[in-house]
Parts: sequence; C-alpha cells; structure tokens
Amino acid sequence: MSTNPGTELRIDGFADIRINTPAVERRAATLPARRSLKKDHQAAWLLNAIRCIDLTTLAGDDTEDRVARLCAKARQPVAPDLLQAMGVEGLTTGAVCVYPTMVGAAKRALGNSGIPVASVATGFPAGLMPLDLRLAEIRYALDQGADEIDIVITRAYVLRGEWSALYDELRAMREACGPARMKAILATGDLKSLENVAKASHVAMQAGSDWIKTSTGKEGVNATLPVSLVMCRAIRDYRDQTGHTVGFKPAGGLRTAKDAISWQVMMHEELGRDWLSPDLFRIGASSLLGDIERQISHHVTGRYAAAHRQAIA
Ligand SMILES: O=C[C@H](O)COP(=O)(O)O
Repeated sequence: MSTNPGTELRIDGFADIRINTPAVERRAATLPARRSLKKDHQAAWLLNAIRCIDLTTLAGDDTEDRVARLCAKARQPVAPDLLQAMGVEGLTTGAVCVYPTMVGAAKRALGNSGIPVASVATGFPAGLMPLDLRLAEIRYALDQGADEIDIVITRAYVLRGEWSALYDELRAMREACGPARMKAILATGDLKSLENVAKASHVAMQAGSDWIKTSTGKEGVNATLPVSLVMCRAIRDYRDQTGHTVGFKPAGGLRTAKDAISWQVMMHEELGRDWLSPDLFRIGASSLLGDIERQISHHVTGRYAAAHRQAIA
C-alpha cells in the first residue's frame, strides 16, 4: 500500500531552494571514509544492504531464463553455508526489478517467496512516449502481477521549470498504479543542476511517489553521493512540511560493497534508522551482489572465494 498520500502542488515548498554545491560535495566525500565501522558491523551492514537491493535486469537481451536465474538469486542471495556460519536465516533481496514483459516470468519464479516484483514502466528509460501509452504500460505491468512500478519522468518539464506539467504527469501515473507502490525515477544525470534535482524531488513527493529514485542506469551519469544527499535532504524537508515519509532508491553504477556501505551510512546520518529498511530504502543494482557476497565470504572464511561461486549479479 502507498504510504505517501502526497499533497496538492505547492511550489512555495521548494521555489526558494538554493544548493551550496561545494558544501554538498565536501559532505558527500566524507561518507565513503567512515572508519568507525567495525568488522562485525560491516558484515551486518552488508547483509542489510542485500535486504534492500532491488536485484535488477534491464537489458535488451533479457530472457525469461535470465529472469528466472535472477529470481533464484533473489531468493537465495548468499551461499547457505556462509549464512549458516553467520547464524542468518531467510535472507532475500528487497525485490527484483525487470521490464514489463518479464514480470510474469519473475512472478512465476518467485512463487510464494513474498519477494515483490518491481516493473519499470512509462517508456523507460527516456519516457518520450505519449502519456496515455505510458499509463497503459503501467496498467499492463500491474496486470502481469507487478507489485511496484518504477516510472520515469519527462526531463524537459524539469529543465523548463514546468512544475505543474510534471506534477500532473506524476499524479496520473500515481493514480494508474492504484494500490501498487510507485518509485519516481528522476534521471538526475539529465537534470543539469542539484537545484533541479531538489525541485523535481519535491514535485515527485507532492504527487504521491512512495520512493524517489536517482537514475535508470542508462544516463551518462547515474547515482552519485552528492545527488543522493540532495534527494535525502528533500525527503527530510518534505517530511517536516507534511508529516509523510518517502523512501529513497539510488540506482545505476552501484557495484561494490563499499558503495553499499557508503549509501547506508548516508541514510543513517541524514534520515535515521528507519531509512535502513527495505520499506524506505532500496538499492537498484544489476551487479552489486557479487562483490557483497565476496566480502561476506571473506568475513566468514578469512579469504576470498573463487569468482565462480558468485555466478550471477
Ligand atoms: O534500476 C536499476 C538500474 O538500472 C541498475 O543499474 P546498474 O545496471 O548500473 O546496476
């Protein structure tokens, strides 16, 4: 169920936003270097990252077989002997994320595991399609069984400051999603400035998005820590203004266990513990799990496992 009812469009809620880019960059640069994380804590943070991954395949050559393999990995993201050694049971990823035509295969492969299927929709990744077709795509994905919908916005509305056009588009998408939760992909690499990122974040939240998400993975620049910091602070401001909570999903280019930790440290420090659970935090990634599993294996056995033990993702 959606957790953010949204508001009417309130341009005064974000019109005056100014971003001090050097200050944001300095703050972001401190995040990957936290030395306070002890070894045992690191393993716990890595396990938590797995709970929050939207395990993704969004490639032109996706097949139902590939999606089935991805889903098997979502159900059992780490080798059972490693989990046993750590006393962990029932670990799965937060969701799997696929194209609409792959939703049926994902649902079948996930069975009664309880793992949600997220579908991209609305002309992913560019969104340059008529709105009625984009809304029809949401309905198609839901019909196939999608539990969550990752939509893309019309970047031109942000670049031209057409906030009510952006709000109306997002509201229509929100409505088409019905009870399914909606993630709004801002494609921040296309938005030209951190101010635009902050403003688009506010409009997306006012229109009722359950998560705001950085990127499709297909822009020239995808998730970065400075952009993520600006979005997290927009989430905080929106909560102060309205009392509603919105989740955050960095996506695109997150590949290492170190990335997974940096982003979690940011969530913890900027938004608090609640944003370390899959309800409010997802990491969109197609090839992050392999490095996390490698580091967990190193934690348990004291050495790095051969690459073939982490066959996918
Ligand atoms: O939403 C998820 C992104 O498409 C994943 O991007 P990635 O392939 O760089 O991990």
